[in-house]
Amino acid sequence: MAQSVKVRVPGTIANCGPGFDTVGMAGTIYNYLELTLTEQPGVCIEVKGEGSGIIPDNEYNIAYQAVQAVFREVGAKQCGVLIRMENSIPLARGLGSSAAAIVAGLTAANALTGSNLSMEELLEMATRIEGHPDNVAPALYGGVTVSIVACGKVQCLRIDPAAGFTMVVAVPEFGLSTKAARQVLPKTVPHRDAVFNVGRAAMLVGALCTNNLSYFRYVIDDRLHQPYRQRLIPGMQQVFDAAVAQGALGAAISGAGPCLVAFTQHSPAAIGEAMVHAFAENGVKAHYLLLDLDKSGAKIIEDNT
Ligand SMILES: Nc1ncnc2c1ncn2[C@@H]1O[C@H](COP(=O)(O)OP(=O)(O)OP(=O)(O)O)[C@@H](O)[C@H]1O
Ligand SMILES: N[C@@H](CCO)C(=O)O
Repeated sequence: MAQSVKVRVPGTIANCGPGFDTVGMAGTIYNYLELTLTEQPGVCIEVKGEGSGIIPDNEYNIAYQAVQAVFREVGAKQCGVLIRMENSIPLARGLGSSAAAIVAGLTAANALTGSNLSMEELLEMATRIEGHPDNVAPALYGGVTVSIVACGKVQCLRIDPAAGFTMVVAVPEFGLSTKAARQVLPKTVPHRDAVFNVGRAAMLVGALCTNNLSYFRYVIDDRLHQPYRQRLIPGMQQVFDAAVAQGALGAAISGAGPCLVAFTQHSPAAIGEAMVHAFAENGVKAHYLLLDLDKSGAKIIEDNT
């Protein structure tokens, strides 16, 4: 029988307000990838669900490129591959679709080649492909992650907050590529804005570590990316205000957007409805998702090796 593995990888919410390119959270929304080694050379890719008909089904597919990166890294014999993807994470919405695809490809290929690469090595490779660690780290590890590049390597701290909370994600109908959302960012920022974010990012992590989520109301704010991206997301501030008026602890852009996320311990459905309504008032159709924190990260759910 042909060797295959199937992996499940969560979607992710990066930045979380002040933690630009650093803080990320894994949510309970998943993509699945099954990788099979075939005797026939070449690549065959099937995509179901989100991105079907859009995601490349050839060697340009980033999950396939991640698989190839593992084969090269461990010196595995090149052979044919069949990749089956079943996606629930919407594309180009700021929920880490590409990060999930990369992590899925790396994890599956590592398992099929004898699990020679450590989690740290997989994170390093995923960051190189994605360009920044804040989505790939929680996709790989689950929970909340704080990632930086220091001494030429990705350093990642995983936090598993004891206090429960729900992430209410308003998903607009329109997409926004990460590339376009990064192009609107300035090359430099005022010193006072950097200070604004340093304090809030530090306190966000402190609040998660000490289960003092009431601090979220002070720290889920940002001056490094959200003010510049606001013009790309009609109604952003009104959606934030609507969420907070319904009792959310705070609201932010999810990753590079356009999804907006509110953090809450109460009434998530009412918050979701208020966010969707605020988007509608600004001419944007949207729906909402209620996500818990995923604690598993990338997980092998079938192993036929
Ligand atoms: N599930 C996927 N499988 C394969 N390729 C993907 C997948 N999701 C996104 N991509 C590809 O990744 C590239 C970059 O996508 P981009 O970063 O703009 O958005 P995204 O990853 O879908 O969304 P985000 O990171 O904002 O959640 C695109 O070329 C896209 O086709
Ligand atoms: N930190 C990245 C996340 C991209 O999903 C950004 O905001 O551009």
